[in-house]
Amino acid sequence: MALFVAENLRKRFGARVVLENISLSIEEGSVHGIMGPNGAGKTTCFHVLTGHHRPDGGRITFDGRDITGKKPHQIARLGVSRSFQIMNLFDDTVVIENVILALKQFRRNGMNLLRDVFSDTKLIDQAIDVLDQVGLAHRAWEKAAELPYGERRALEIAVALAPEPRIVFLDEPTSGLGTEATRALAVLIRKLRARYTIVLIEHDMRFLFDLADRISVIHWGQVIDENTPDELQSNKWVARSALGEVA
Ligand SMILES: Nc1ncnc2c1ncn2[C@@H]1O[C@H](COP(=O)(O)OP(=O)(O)OP(=O)(O)O)[C@@H](O)[C@H]1O
Repeated sequence: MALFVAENLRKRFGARVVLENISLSIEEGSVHGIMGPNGAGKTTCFHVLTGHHRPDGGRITFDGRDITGKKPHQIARLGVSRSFQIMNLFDDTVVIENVILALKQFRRNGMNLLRDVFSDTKLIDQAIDVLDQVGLAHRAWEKAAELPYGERRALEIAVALAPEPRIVFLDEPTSGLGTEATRALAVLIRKLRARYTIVLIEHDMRFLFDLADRISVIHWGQVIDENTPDELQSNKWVARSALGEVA
């Protein structure tokens, strides 16, 4: 069953039409990839789907509920989480504090940032559990700034998982990662797919084609193809856009 559906989304900035007509249907429990050349509108699409930009037209439903035009925090509260292309971590704090601040229970308690974040052992246990999901429990008490880059990416995913979402949008998670860290991230996403629905924007074709159940190809603000990785291999636009020839 489709958990998250976008129908005929449109978004323009002034005279510039960035999303011309985007429709997506994301099945519960799947890994859904979004690919396309630079400037195709992928990140704008994520911004619209998660409430950071209001669409000029179209409709978005999550679990059968219309969320079009809702604010990011309202959408997040329903169980939609996301990471950003530029990492959004609190570097001055320890790893676990980044996760505690994003926990559903911590936020429900009123988000008083002056309150001692570490006063509730239940929250600490919950945060350790989330860190364990991404293989970072052993780093819990280290400074976030001191983690190697690949583990910072994993921490960012932990922050996205902390609010107990049903669906997680990840914007270019392999960005800046070397071969080893990319491989580790693929292992992590394979593990997480048992528990979450995952939507990925990716430029790394091998990574995306290995992980995704289905992929939507965005170009000129439209979905020009949507299929399984195997079927997509034969699409000449996909091959050319992967090479950046139609950017
Ligand atoms: N707030 C904005 N105001 C004006 N133009 C914008 C805004 N946000 C994005 N754009 C433009 O929309 C187009 C699509 O940008 P977007 O970041 O969505 O592409 P993308 O497919 O994610 O690209 P990349 O792969 O390089 O990250 C670009 O031309 C960009 O300059």
